[in-house]
Amino acid sequence: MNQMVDINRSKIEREETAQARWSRFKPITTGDEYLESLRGRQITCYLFGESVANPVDHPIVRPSMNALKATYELATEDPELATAWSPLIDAQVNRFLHIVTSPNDLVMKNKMQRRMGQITGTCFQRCAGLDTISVLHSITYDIDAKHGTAYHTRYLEWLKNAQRNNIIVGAGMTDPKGDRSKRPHEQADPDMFMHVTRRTKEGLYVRGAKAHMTGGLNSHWICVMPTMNLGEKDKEFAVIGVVPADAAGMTFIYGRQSCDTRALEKGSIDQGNAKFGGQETLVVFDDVFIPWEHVFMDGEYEFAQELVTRFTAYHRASYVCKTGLGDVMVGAAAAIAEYNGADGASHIKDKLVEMTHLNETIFSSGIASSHESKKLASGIFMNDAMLANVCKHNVTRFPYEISRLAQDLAGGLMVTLPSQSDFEHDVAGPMLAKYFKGKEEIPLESRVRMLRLIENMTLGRNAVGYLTESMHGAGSPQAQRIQILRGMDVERKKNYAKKLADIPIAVVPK
Ligand SMILES: Cc1cc2nc3c(=O)[nH]c(=O)nc-3n(C[C@H](O)[C@H](O)[C@H](O)COP(=O)(O)OP(=O)(O)OC[C@H]3O[C@@H](n4cnc5c(N)ncnc54)[C@H](O)[C@@H]3O)c2cc1C
Repeated sequence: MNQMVDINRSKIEREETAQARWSRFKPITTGDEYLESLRGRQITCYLFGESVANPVDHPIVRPSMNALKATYELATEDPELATAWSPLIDAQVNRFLHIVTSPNDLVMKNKMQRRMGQITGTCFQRCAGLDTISVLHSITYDIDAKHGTAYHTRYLEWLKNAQRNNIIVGAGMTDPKGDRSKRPHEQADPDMFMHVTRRTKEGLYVRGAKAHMTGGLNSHWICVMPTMNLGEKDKEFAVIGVVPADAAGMTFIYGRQSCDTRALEKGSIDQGNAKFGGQETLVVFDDVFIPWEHVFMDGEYEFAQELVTRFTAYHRASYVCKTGLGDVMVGAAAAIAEYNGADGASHIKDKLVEMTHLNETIFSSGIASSHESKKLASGIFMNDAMLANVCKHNVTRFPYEISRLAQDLAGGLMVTLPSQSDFEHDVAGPMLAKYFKGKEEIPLESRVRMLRLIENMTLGRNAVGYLTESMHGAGSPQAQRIQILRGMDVERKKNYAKKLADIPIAVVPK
């Protein structure tokens, strides 16, 4: 499959220089320019076993692109929220490409993420890239400090171009991982973890795959980086680099989402949220070339663990975006209760309060981790890791309870509604209009649309973004519990108790 791609693309094209790679981009300002930038790329992508020649106009793909388009539109509509001044290029840049120079930058990022969640009701796919550029700032700086390498300067040069061109960056961290009980070098197939296959004077080649990549196909550039701690025997797996999404040797295989084929049907009602959707892709790298200018780690395996720890500190706090989706869920539950004529009941109000309480609990831990961020040696700020992990851990649980309550308020119709075609049918339509009427003054279509939205977010296509991504994105729940265990400093807390109980202690607590 990939060999076919390689035959079509010459060696020169395959070993494209850093400069040639950037020369294919031009600055993007508007949402429409973003969509335009995705047209005509030489990309191999498979969906339902077929090659997708024009992803931009593909009905299943397009809602996911619309969600990213909205990140450009918000920057125009609300520049205070969605842009920031970049000292790097001395210009205003999209906040999704901004290096955090203060705790306030992180707080504003969280507010923007919540707003984006409210607008799209799904995963808008740009956070993982932002968290990637953030972690690369300090990790490249720290590797250089230890090894005398030049990764940080390379990274800054690349970032200047990224900011000027206002690109989307995909985060390629998660490897397929094969047998979970084995280290990368112990796997029967070394390609289960991305690794370097060859080095030349111009650059290096990587092989492997990155799984579940959010917005992979919608990205302009992809950053590959290690997924877990590595030892000396895993040195060849310790690689960080950035490549354009249309570099030779890459294949995208589109992930299915529940109810995705509803986007192929006539009408918009049954989709629930016809405009916006998420996207995850498996991205296969078949000896993909990365010029040295775009290599930010090569063999410094001892930094892999710290890379993941710092990335997750940013990324786990980024999950406040789900509170924007939670706002939509609270609104949808309140609206459907009103449409059903049940909104006056006290238990309905109480359930809306419970949903809000859970949603704001997620937000409070996330935003607190931004307020509590600390400056690193490279000059960038990083979220408080404990609070970021608590935020993400809340996210693995509370959206499920919020969804349960929304389904409770919706009633069974949200899963038994006939299709839009039946509502439009000459015979069935009038029967459905008669029997599915709720409160007299509410149009039936509004009631059906709201039920479909709740279905979409709790069981359908955007349940990927609201529920399962909340569970596994940025690491499964146990990954946060491990970080919480590492950071909880139980000895210090034991000493607080011992002091009050008048038990002698070795160290006096602060
Ligand atoms: C919607 C979505 C979007 C995502 N977006 C991105 C993205 O943009 N970029 C990216 O890089 N990644 C992304 N991810 C990947 C995400 O980070 C992983 O799904 C997550 O880290 C879990 O890895 P996994 O899916 O391989 O599951 P596994 O690692 O197989 O975990 C499954 C379960 O097994 C447990 N487990 C795994 N290994 C062990 C072990 N050795 N010992 C004990 N228990 C173990 C885990 O704790 C968990 O309970 C995304 C995931 C989702 C669902």
